Amino acid sequence: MSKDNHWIAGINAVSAAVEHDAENVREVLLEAGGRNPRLAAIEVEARRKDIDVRRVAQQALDGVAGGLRHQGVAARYAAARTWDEHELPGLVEAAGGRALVLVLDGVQDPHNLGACLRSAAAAGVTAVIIPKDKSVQVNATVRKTSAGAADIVPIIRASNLARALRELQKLGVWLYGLAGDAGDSVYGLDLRGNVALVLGGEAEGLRRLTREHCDGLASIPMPGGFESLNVSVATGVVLFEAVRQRQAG
Ligand SMILES: C[S@@+](CC[C@H](N)C(=O)[O-])C[C@H]1O[C@@H](n2cnc3c(N)ncnc32)[C@H](O)[C@@H]1O
Repeated sequence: MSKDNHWIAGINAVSAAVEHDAENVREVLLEAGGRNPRLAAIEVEARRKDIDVRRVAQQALDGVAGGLRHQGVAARYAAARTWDEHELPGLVEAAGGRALVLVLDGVQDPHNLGACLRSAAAAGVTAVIIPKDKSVQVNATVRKTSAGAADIVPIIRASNLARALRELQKLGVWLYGLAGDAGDSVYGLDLRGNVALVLGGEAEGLRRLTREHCDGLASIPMPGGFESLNVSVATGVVLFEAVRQRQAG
């Protein structure tokens, strides 16, 4: 487990951190003279939780935000805990037979990874697994796009994705790969038990070895006949199909 201080910026990212993880927010910087009511709400909530709040000039925010659109607010944040591969069994076991794991095999675009993490948090996933290489990592843009989810969802960076998939199988997790060319539809899958949903990157899709490790492959039907969905859209569709099934019993 490790923690490191970094700056997060933007209304969604800062308000999610202040709301859900206040103990890791070291200070909040607000643009002097800003009149946005959402900034005022962040200030009220931060002060209520005894977080230091400072009014600063726009240039100071530009400096800490490092190129991100900060919308008049940034926070110094001790990142939520990071997770090691060896913690995967504990996370799966704690889910009591209803683990829902998202595996992203080589997503390159930080906005896509951020959007996937946001959906993953909203769906209440057990963990997200990304490869340590051949994938964008959880950088400031990912954090911002995820609207705070990157600091809430357990994200495991696997040094060897195939090994992590075998580990999941040993733990009794069923692996479904999402591929547009698969014959079976996701709407025919039983997604109620221990399940990992495995999606590929923007250009390459699921890599051959990843595909071979899956217990089954399924597609999201696209009656319009388009080539594929954006990976974050496909992630949202399949995660919330799992949520629907789990809520139905
Ligand atoms: C943009 S797509 C990748 C397209 C890539 N050219 C390919 O050949 O797979 C990114 C990922 O989203 C998922 N995806 C996109 N559309 C899908 C669909 N209709 N059914 C199932 N998965 C889909 C797959 O996991 C895919 O690897």
